[in-house]
Amino acid sequence: MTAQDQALREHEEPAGSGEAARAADGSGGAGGPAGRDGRDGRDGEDGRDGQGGQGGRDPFDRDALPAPKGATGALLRSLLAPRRGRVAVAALMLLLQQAAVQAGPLLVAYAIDRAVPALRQGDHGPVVAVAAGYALCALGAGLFQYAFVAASARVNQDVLLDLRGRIFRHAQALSVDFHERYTSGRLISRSTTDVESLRELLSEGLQELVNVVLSFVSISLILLWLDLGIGAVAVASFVPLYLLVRMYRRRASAAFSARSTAIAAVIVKFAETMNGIRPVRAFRRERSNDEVFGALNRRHERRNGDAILEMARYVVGSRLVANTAVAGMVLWGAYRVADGTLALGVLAAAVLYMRRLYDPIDRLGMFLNAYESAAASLEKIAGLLAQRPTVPEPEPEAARELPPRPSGAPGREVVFEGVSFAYRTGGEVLPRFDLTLPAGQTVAVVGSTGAGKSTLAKLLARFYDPSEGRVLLDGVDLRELPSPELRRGVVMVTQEAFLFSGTVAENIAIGRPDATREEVERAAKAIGAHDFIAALPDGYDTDVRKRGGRISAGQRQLVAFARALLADPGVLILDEATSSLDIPGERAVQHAMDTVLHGRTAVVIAHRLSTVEIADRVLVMEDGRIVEDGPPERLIAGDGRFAGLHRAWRESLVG
Ligand SMILES: Nc1ncnc2c1ncn2[C@@H]1O[C@H](COP(=O)(O)OP(=O)(O)OP(=O)(O)O)[C@@H](O)[C@H]1O
Repeated sequence: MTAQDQALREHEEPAGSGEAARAADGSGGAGGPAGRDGRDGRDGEDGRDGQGGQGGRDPFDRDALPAPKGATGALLRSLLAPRRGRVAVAALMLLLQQAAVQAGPLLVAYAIDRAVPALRQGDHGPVVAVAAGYALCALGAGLFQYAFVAASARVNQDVLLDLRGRIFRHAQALSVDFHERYTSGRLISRSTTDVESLRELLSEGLQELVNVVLSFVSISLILLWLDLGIGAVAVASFVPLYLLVRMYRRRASAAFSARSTAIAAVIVKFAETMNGIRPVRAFRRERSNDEVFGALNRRHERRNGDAILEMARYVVGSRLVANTAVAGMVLWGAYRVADGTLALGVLAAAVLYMRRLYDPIDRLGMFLNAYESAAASLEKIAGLLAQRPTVPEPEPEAARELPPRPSGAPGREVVFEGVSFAYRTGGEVLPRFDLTLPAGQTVAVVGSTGAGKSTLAKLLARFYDPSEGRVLLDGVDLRELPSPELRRGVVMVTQEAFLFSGTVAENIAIGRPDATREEVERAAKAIGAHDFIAALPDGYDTDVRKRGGRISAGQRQLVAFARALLADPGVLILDEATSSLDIPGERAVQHAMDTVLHGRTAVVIAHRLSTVEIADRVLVMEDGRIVEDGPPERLIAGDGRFAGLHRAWRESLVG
């Protein structure tokens, strides 16, 4: 098997294929028959089987998360219900528009059968009336169409705004645990391309469907009223048409599903390559990536061709049915006109109506695609909205506040009481343990990679709740603290030292949004960040994204420390950066760290020797257990793991 074949196989069913497919389809091919991925029998339905991840596969492996039965419909209703009035106005406008449009052929019939004979008698009245009526209907149809578009566009925009807002708020409220498994790519896909496929349905597809349905009902009734026999021919032609639509849906479903998988593979490869552009360059993967991407692209082209062919077959089929029906009607009608049992005008009107009836049938196929796509998207969104935070806010009656911290008191006491922890997707990472960190202590946590240091820190920051036991802050269970109270109590500064879009000052003020500019600057000065910030083009008002390149990794850390200093939490957790800074940079960061750790309880996941030396206490972790615990000097003097680690560190420094 060639590398290319291998890659194609690997991309056959990529994780999150549906979302990627939607991402591409959202850009809109004709009719926008976006990916039916959620409903192709693997994604959507299997997802439900895996509910809760018990006994089956992890539901997060699928693009569509399990949603309770009826959740999709309930979501749509909840979106439309507040806009009931405008939905009704839009529906009324559409009905009136249809009435104005459908009146045309009736007027033609009247003109042929009544107005022309009257004209021959010298009576101009009926012809003038028909002409005026026709003009009025045309004008009315235009006006009602305009009113419908205006009313429905507002409903659509509001619905989409509402839905996107709900997705954002909900996702933001979900726990870290959820985000680690769902990935940001899927979330982006939900709030952009899935919302977009609903927009396509609401703004174009639905109007098309209503037009088709109204046309069918009204034209059938008019034809039956004009002439029972002719009407019956028209109604009979619906049967082959119905069979055709059914067959098309089945075949198109398979074609679009294959197409969505193919485009998903293209997008997944694209995103993967661009996200990993550095290793791609470093390992010279460009050429092999080109080959794989080219092969995936060609496969998508073929699948796209298949889908277009299906659509073409449907269009040809529906026109064949329509023309056969019209031909039959004309033939039979002509004999009856000759017999004198049918008026010529009625036959002309019937033919006009039939043409009008079959015109939108081509577009019905497109509606069906848009519908399937939007249904799949809504199902995925409903699945997302059905997720509940695994780290919930306390009920208002159970919520507690932290006891007041006397000014000058050094931080807060932390107690892990009978705590054990397992990630949802894995086995036990931290076996049951007890640990007390007295207020004001600086604790360095060291250990080999994967030992559980970050996990311990994340439990303290309540990114997760322990599987067993409690984490107490000054005697209060973290689960009883509402978010704002918890964030005042515990702050975690992670390695990445993430900066949000906005100015440097705003980034520091995230620590305490009500801080004044003086307080922000004071924090920056205390940390030793003031000089470099003042040297930026706009000082504290420099936009970190626009000039992001100017802010180095070390400087980003200083900003993150200033943010933490401003927040002034009782407990600070620091995941120290492993990246080696240059010596002056390292010193600056070291100084900043001393400042930010001072006067509070601090837990530092230590990678640097200098950090360990300023700690009051060192915890050495191994396989999720604390294997050594004591002041650094004592541990260094001993002959345990830490003493060994320390020796190795020292030697590496000398080297
Ligand atoms: N989100 C997660 N889901 C499942 N397992 C996880 C998750 N995060 C970490 N683990 C597992 O938990 C164990 C401890 O990981 P942790 O990140 O706490 O180690 P660490 O000591 O901080 O390592 P490092 O120094 O490399 O950051 C590892 O075996 C890891 O594979």
